[in-house]
Amino acid sequence: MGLLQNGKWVDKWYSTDKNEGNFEREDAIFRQQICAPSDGKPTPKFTPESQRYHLYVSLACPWAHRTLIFRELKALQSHIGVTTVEPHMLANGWEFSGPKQSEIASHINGAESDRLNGKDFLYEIYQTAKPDYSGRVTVPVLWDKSLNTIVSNESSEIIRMFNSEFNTLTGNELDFYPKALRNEIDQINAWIYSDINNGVYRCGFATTQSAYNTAFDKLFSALDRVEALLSKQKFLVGDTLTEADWRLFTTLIRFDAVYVGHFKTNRNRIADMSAIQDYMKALYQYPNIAKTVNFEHIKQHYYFSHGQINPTRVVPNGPQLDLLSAHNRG
Ligand SMILES: N[C@@H](CCC(=O)N[C@@H](CS)C(=O)NCC(=O)O)C(=O)O
Repeated sequence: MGLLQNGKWVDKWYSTDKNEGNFEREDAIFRQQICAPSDGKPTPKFTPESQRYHLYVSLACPWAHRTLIFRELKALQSHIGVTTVEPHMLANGWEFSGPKQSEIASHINGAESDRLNGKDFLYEIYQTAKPDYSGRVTVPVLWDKSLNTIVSNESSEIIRMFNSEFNTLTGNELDFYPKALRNEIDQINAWIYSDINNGVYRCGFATTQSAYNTAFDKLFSALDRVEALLSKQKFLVGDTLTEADWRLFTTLIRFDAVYVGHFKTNRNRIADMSAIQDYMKALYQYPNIAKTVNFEHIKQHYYFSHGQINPTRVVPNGPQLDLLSAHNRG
C-alpha cells in the first residue's frame, strides 16, 4: 500500500496523525470528461467512441464497482473493455496478475494481467499518464487508448459519463440522473457518501476510539434514515431508480460480508434491517448486476490487504448470505 511522490512509488500506509485518528479520503486528481460533440462548439478532447476507452478496476472496490454496474446498465460492454487487478493490495499497491506479484500474494481467479499496456502494477499506468504524478493510486481508472492517458479516476464522474455520453453509440437511453431529480439525487448522495460509503472506511481506518465512535454513530444514524425512507418508498428518490441507489448498493453488498467484522461496523447487519435488506436483494437481482459482485475478491482484498487491521491475514469463510430469495419490493 503506498502512493506516488513526484512519479516515484513509496510504500506508505494512510496517516491519520494530523487528523486526530480520523481517516480522510483524498480527492481524485484526473477529472477530465468525455463529451459528445455538440453543434457550433469545438470538438472535445475526449469524445465517445467505441473501444477507445478502457476501465481498470478491482472487483473488491465499491467505487470501481459503480463503474462496472453502469457499464452493464448502459450496455457498454462491447464498447469499453475492462482489466481486473488482483485483490491483494500490498507493498506495490494494486497489482496485475503475473510474475511480479508480491511474494505473499496469491493469484485469485478473475484477476488479470495487463494485456493493454503490459504493466505489472497500476502505479505504472499512472506514471504513463503523468510521469511526475503525486498522490494515491486508486481504482477505478478510465484509460484513453487513443491519447494514452487517464481520463478520470473519479467513479462518481465516470458513471455520469457512462449514463449520458455514449447513448448515440449504444441506443440505450436509460437515465439514472434525470434532470428533474438532480437536486434531490445530489442531496441524498452527499450524506450517503459521507456517512455510509465513506463512513464505513472512517470506522475501519479510525485509529482512535473517539474517531471510530463518531464515524460509527453517523453511519448507523444514516442507515436508520435509509431504513425509514425505504419503508415508505421504493427507491431513495421516490419511485425512480437512480444513480443514488447504485452508489449505495455497492456499500450495502459488502457490509455483512466484510464491514461488520473487518471495519467493526457491528451495531447490526444489513440482514437485520428488513427494508434495506429487501431493497439490496432487489438491486442484486436486477438484470446483469449479480455478475458484477465477486465476494471472493471482496473478502480477499479487505482481510488480506489491511495488515494493520488483520495482521494474520486469515480470511473468514462466512457469512452465508441470502441474496437470491424473494423480496417484497416489486
Ligand atoms: N474517489 C475515488 C476513490 C477511489 C478509491 O479510493 N479506491 C480505493 C479502492 S476501494 C483505492 O484504490 N485505494 C488505494 C489507495 O488509496 O492507495 C473514486 O470514487 O473513484
